[in-house]
Amino acid sequence: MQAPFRTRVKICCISSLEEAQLAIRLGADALGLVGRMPSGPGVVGDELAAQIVQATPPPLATFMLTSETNVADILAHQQRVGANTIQLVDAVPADTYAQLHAALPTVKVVQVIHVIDEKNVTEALLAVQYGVDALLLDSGNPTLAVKELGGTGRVHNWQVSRQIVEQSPVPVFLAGGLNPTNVREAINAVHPYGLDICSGVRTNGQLDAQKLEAFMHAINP
Ligand SMILES: O=C(O)c1ccccc1N[C@@H]1O[C@H](COP(=O)(O)O)[C@@H](O)[C@H]1O
Repeated sequence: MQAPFRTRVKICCISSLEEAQLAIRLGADALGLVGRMPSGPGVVGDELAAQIVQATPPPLATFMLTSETNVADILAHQQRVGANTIQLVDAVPADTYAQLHAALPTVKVVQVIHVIDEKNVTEALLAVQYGVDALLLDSGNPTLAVKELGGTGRVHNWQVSRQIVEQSPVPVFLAGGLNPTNVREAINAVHPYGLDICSGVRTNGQLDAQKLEAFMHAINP
């Protein structure tokens, strides 16, 4: 997909109404709400996530991150939270996207690809073929005994990410270890549609206004 005029920004791991307001004030295009995960620092309860969704004005998107992999569990999670976008952080069976779209026609579905090597290019393009609305490239490791499905604070191989962006007909978000210092290099290397960040704009787990401002400024100097 052609690079956008302006790189979109999703601020993830939102854990309070105050953090949501801060992210919106400083220019977020989307908020990320992390559901129950096997590991990671950003989890927020479903009830609070639902309150944040309700308080989020248009045109912002609300991404519900789910580690569920079967359709009934994903739909149940979406019903509890009400987000307008489902972010699948683990691999799912090929017919999942079609089933989610049939059940929730107005909700968008984003598939996370944990980028390790060139095999992930094929994995990403297959997800597109099966009907995802967007891809999100992160740095987890789903093969570990306790799966890492995101929130690692690590960058991955951006050359592979660039190949995915070049070949994907749907928007691609770049995540994984982004921060105010490396984000400009990341944009130049990968040309993503959007960026997604959690730990790089936080201090002691809290969203940090100064870091977020610096991040936004690095994207739009
Ligand atoms: O943050 C978490 O706890 C988390 C757990 C499981 C899956 C995803 C999670 N967060 C997402 O990970 C990316 C990258 O995080 P970071 O910037 O490297 O810290 C983040 O954007 C969230 O979408």
